[in-house]
Amino acid sequence: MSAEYRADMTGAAAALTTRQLCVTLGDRAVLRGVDLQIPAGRWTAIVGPNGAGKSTLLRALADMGGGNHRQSGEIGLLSRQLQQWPARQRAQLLSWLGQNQPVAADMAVYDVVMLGRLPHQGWLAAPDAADKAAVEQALRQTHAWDWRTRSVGNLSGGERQRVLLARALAVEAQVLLMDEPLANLDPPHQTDWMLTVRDLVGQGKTVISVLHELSFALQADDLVIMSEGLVSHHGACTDPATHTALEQVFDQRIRVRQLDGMWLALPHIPPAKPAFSAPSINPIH
Ligand SMILES: Nc1ncnc2c1ncn2[C@@H]1O[C@H](COP(=O)(O)OP(=O)(O)OP(=O)(O)O)[C@@H](O)[C@H]1O
Repeated sequence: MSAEYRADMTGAAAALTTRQLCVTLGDRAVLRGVDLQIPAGRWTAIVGPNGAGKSTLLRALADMGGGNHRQSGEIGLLSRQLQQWPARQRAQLLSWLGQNQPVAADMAVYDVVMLGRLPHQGWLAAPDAADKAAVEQALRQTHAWDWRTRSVGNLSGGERQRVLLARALAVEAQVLLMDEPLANLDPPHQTDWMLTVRDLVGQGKTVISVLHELSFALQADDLVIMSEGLVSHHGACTDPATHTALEQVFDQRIRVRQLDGMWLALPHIPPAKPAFSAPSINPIH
């Protein structure tokens, strides 16, 4: 099922909802009326071709529109409209891992991750034991604890991504939004990320991730498939209708197949057309 897929069909309340969400960037209509109900306590992956509007949707859900961003429609976070939450409470509830997030290069890894605790700290208050415990746990979970005194500017792309993931985890938010969280991660750390997400969902948290790695996206509970600024399908990752919609949105250039109990997206190479062959010429006897 696509447009009508609703949070209550999964037996869960909605963590995030949108109604007729439209976003214009400059003079470009990037989201063109997105209606979504994303269930709480589940992992939803957002996929679709380049330029479909996935990051724009995630940024709108995080209320992170930039200067040339115009928006209409409604967004709900848990029990209220997004804008009605007091800023501090919203920052405790909603954590964000963006693409290419700027970080001061000379900041120590530990201090970067401690920034995730700001929504929990009093004005100019020193971090308390709970803040320190959350930071340590997040750094250990992403295997970044050993670099806690290093400057982020000296880290590789994948190491930096793990630090930013740790910052997002340190918030201990109810809802986590992650835009291309696997970027730069090597395969073992990609798998670790997935296990972390499973763990968060096991604790009742909601994870929404934009992913280009379709085989990882298929390990989510639900898939939102976007195309040209709209949701073209929203359904369970195990549903054959979701697999059909995924193959369709990528122009039949992939196939969804099961291996060892996991659904995977594999490149599909159409069979070569028979080469033109000239009619055989009967030898003259
Ligand atoms: N600041 C901007 N001003 C104008 N257009 C923009 C701006 N940022 C993005 N766009 C356009 O909006 C469309 C959607 O962009 P978005 O980044 O949301 O797509 P996406 O689905 O996340 O793509 P990708 O898979 O390539 O990351 C694209 O066509 C892009 O060119």
